Amino acid sequence: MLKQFDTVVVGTGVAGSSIARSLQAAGQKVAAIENAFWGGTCPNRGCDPKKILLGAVEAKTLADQLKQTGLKGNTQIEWPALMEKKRAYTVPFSPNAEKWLKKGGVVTYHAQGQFNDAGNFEVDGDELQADHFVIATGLRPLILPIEGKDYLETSNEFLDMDEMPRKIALIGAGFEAFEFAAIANAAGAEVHVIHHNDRPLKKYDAQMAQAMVDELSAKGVQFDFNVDIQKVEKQNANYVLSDQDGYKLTVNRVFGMTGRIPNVSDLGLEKVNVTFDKHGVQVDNHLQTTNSKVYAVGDVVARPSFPKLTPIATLDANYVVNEIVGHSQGAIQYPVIPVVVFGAPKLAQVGIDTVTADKDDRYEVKTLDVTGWFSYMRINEPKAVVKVVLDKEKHQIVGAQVLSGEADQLINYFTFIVEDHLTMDQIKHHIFAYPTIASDLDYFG
Ligand SMILES: Cc1cc2nc3c(=O)[nH]c(=O)nc-3n(C[C@H](O)[C@H](O)[C@H](O)COP(=O)(O)OP(=O)(O)OC[C@H]3O[C@@H](n4cnc5c(N)ncnc54)[C@H](O)[C@@H]3O)c2cc1C
Ligand SMILES: NC(=O)c1ccc[n+]([C@@H]2O[C@H](COP(=O)([O-])OP(=O)(O)OC[C@H]3O[C@@H](n4cnc5c(N)ncnc54)[C@H](O)[C@@H]3O)[C@@H](O)[C@H]2O)c1
Repeated sequence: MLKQFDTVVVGTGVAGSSIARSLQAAGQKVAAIENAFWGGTCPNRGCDPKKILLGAVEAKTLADQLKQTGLKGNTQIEWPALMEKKRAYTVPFSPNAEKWLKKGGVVTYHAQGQFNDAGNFEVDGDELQADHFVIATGLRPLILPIEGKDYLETSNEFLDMDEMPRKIALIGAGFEAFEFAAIANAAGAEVHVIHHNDRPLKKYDAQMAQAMVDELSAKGVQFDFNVDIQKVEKQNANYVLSDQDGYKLTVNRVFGMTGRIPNVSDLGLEKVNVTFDKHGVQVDNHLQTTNSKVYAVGDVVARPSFPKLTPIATLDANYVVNEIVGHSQGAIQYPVIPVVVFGAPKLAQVGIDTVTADKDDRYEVKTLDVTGWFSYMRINEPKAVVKVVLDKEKHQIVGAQVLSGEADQLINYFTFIVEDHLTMDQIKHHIFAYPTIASDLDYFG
């Protein structure tokens, strides 16, 4: 049946669901289409469940650090109970997210659909005609095209394991591999991180990335670098991984963590002249695709130099709502974007990176080993490092990289400093609660 809407949103992650509800609240007639979990990656199988599992890792890490200096006994992660806590959050999330959309008056379709030659979106036997369409379909795990690829599991399965296996392999050495290695290691598994070259976390400073490797290695994670896995074979209940140079490893489960690819196929985008490539849907600086009726937002947008993060999807969503309702605004602008690897320890970055700074005379990179500072000494943190990029002439911090258990908190202060162009004098003018990581800020300039 032909149905008329003001806007049709495809994909209901952070970006899509917020657009659907906001436009409906602004008086539009909206349809939202989802082919998997309402609410998308972040709350169902991304940031939030990962951070729930990490909560136990953080507590165990701290307890281990303080052993013999005030705490005794071994703290252990009880995986099934931790998983129950995670599921108590994730299982109701998707149905509640759909209810939230419906309650606001959004018409929902739980199905896979696609554009037709008439420029309408066909789904579940209906043909949706609309003034605007929004593609918000996000990314999915990239599966390495190797022999036995069907045995490779992904972050989706990791985040929903009933039991922590005795021995696991994680292929890749990016965000996911470091975060999940920290979780599995703390939960008692033997963890192997296998990477095809010897440069993990390539978007971060090499020394900081090496420090992450050293810290996890000290906890027992094994890094197998320069190993290019070519084959996975099933052997009884186990999996045997091998490369072409004689590497062999037998594990209980193996997870591919080698990046994510955009959900652009099967949407009929070519029928409505919306262009896309391997990075995602191409947009202009108003998030408009090559078809002026169609916008794209969030992770599915082709922005290879951008991190793919929830706050960016949210910013895109707010911007497109204003575009569609006709509030005049200029080209989309992004503030500085903090990025965090939520491992054990954590590694965070914001602003100008150290590689860029090293090549530019205006900047100086100051490396501070802060392990002995009170904030870290009091909790026996084994290693804490802060690198700040300073604009020499303006006496401003223009970038920072932080490695420590507190990096996710400290980086937010640096985000304010960098975004608001604060000078060291302006920072020192503030009084921060003492002793906190904020009260350390005075000493970074
Ligand atoms: C393991 C993991 C951990 C992460 N941790 C963090 C973190 O700590 N911090 C952070 O900022 N970001 C993190 N991210 C990234 C974050 O989850 C994404 O940036 C964010 O979810 C992007 O939102 P989105 O709305 O663009 O896409 P998504 O949330 O991916 O939503 C897209 C939706 O579209 C649906 N869809 C796809 N194809 C179709 C179709 N054909 N028809 C209908 N629906 C479709 C999908 O099912 C999904 O629900 C993490 C990601 C992963 C995988
Ligand atoms: N904390 C966060 O914000 C967070 C956490 C997890 C995921 N994410 C999002 O999810 C995305 C995916 O995470 P990811 O870790 O899968 O991707 P990633 O791009 O961070 O890392 C992929 C890794 O796989 C490696 N790789 C590629 N081909 C390989 C091969 N053949 N063999 C071995 N290694 C190979 C790459 O060199 C890289 O180290 C991230 O880019 C990010 O957008 C964000």
